[in-house]
Amino acid sequence: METLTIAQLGNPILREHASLISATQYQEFAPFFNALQQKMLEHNGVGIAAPQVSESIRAFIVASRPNPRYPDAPMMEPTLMLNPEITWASENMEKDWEGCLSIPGIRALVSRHSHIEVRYDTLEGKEVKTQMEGFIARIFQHELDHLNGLVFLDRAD
Ligand SMILES: O=C(CSC(=O)[C@H](Cc1ccccc1)CC(F)(F)F)c1ccccc1
Ligand SMILES: [Zn+2]
Repeated sequence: METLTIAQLGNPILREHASLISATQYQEFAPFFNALQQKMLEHNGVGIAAPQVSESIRAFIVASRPNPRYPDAPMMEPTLMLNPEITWASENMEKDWEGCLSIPGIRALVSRHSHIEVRYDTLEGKEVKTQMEGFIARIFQHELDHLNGLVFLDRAD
């Protein structure tokens, strides 16, 4: 596995609609997903999407943790989400600051749904349905945008 590099804004890969992965491929991608998580941790990210390392597949990692910007953010194990979808989103929106490993040094205020219901598959092929709110919901929406060729600046207020 060559070392992954994070695509920067301007790289067309960030503007692609990423492809679904078939459950038969999940295990094949296991080494890649480990490298993806390492890359995120290396850059102290709270999330990372596969297209950001030029792999245009529908997979990302959410890894909320308390940080200076979000001191009350929940501490969660880095969670790999395959073929993720939002199945319901609140009318209520919240505005807060976001950053992106593909757009270093820039922060912007972005409105996101405050509550969402999501579904995704785990590496083992199990379907997870759950609700998210606050910072975790924000990260999920930020990463899902990456799978649809959007970056947070596209939504900046
Ligand atoms: O570590 C970062 C760098 S930006 C980051 O982690 C992105 C995720 C993110 C940060 C803040 C809000 C929403 C999503 C990761 C990306 F680019 F791969 F999506 C950070 C930024 C704001 C708050 C807490 C941490
Ligand atoms: Zn990002």
